[in-house]
Amino acid sequence: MFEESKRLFLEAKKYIVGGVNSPVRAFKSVGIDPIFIKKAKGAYLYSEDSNTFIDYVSSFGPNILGNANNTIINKVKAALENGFTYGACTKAEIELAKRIVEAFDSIELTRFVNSGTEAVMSSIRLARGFTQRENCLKFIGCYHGHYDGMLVGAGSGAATFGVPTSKGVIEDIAKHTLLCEYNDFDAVKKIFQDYGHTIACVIVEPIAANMGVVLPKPNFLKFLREITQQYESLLIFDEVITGFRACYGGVQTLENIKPDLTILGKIIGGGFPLAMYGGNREIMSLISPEGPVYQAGTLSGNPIAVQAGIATLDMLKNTNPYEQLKLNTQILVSRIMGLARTYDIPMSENSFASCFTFFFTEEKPTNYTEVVKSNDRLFKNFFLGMLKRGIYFAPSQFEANFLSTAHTKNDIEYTINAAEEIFKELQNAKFIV
Ligand SMILES: Cc1ncc(COP(=O)(O)O)c(C=O)c1O
Ligand SMILES: N[C@H](C=O)CCC(=O)O
Repeated sequence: MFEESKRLFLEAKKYIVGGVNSPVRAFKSVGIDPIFIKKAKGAYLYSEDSNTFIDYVSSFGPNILGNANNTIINKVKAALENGFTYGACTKAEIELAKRIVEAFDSIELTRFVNSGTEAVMSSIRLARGFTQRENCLKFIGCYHGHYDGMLVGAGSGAATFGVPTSKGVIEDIAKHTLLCEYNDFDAVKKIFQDYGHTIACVIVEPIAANMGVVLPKPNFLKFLREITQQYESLLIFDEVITGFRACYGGVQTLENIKPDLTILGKIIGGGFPLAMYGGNREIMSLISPEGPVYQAGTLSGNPIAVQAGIATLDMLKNTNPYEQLKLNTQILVSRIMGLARTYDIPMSENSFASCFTFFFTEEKPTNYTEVVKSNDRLFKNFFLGMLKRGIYFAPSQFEANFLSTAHTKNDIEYTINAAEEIFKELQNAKFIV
């Protein structure tokens, strides 16, 4: 079924380290070679082996409108005719920035960069410049890209491959990242009591989605807002995954919390490399050329990515697909959970808007320590069973899956039926892998 992908992987490994350009793609934690994709449209991926998959990875989040959305294609095609990059200002950058400022109460000024990693790195530098403090508090299992200081206790691929704290991050940097378990009010209080006057910022995924989806406990985000204000530290919401995911805004919009800085990525680039950090005028004005905190980028605000972003945000605003996406996700998740109970599979789930993760634990995980209790043999069986049936879920327990507006009732029904077949197999054979 995957012969051509296997061949391509061998070829790729000759020229690209590990055969991949981002580690999770290697499928290592599910014990098979990766699938090579040649084309994507709507809810589907088409592989080099001529297999079709229902796509629940969604490029790890950007494709909320499905793959290769026609409106985005047309906007991008038109933009291409005018040149790809100028290293100069464009009218379209203003249009995208305006849309973001209008959607987020906490953002008065924006700065566009190319990736979430860059946006995180720059916003932490900004927080340090603003507060004149050195330490940053992050949560174990949250992932904020591969900036050195954030590869400490990191989720996503770093957790998948068992290196939550990366080699090569020197102690002098790692020591400025303070760690707490997600949802642990007491640990955060204690760290602020001990180090509060040194903490430049707290960075958090307001819905964690890089240890699989993990939801904040009631009032956890509000508590972070209050304690950071009390100690005059900045609060950074990393909404790279959650931005424009559940509403035309972020988790901060739903929870009515104003972080000091916000990071957006994925959806705002419509599938092209674009991310942003933003906040109020006082803090953002410290960025060069207004202020002394430096940050720059050859391709920042790239005109093609900006057009894709504008097209995506306009479609989200005009069609308001959020209720339907949430409903579809609830149908998918709750029916699969019902079947898991019927077939006695120890399983739980966490979901938020259109993203979800199944865990192979009886209890819903609320932090990283609980996530790692998920049974990886069951995860692997579930993943491989789905893949065999033409369903492409995230190839790691530490990732979220995503529904898009392109997924149909039939896709969802097909996925539910596939889950039932897998559960039957698991019940009869117990563990296959
Ligand atoms: C919450 C979060 N922050 C930051 C990043 C880093 O973004 P990028 O991969 O664009 O560098 C990611 C994803 O990779 C993410 O999920
Ligand atoms: N979980 C990561 C971002 O959200 C996945 C992207 C990657 O590592 O390839």
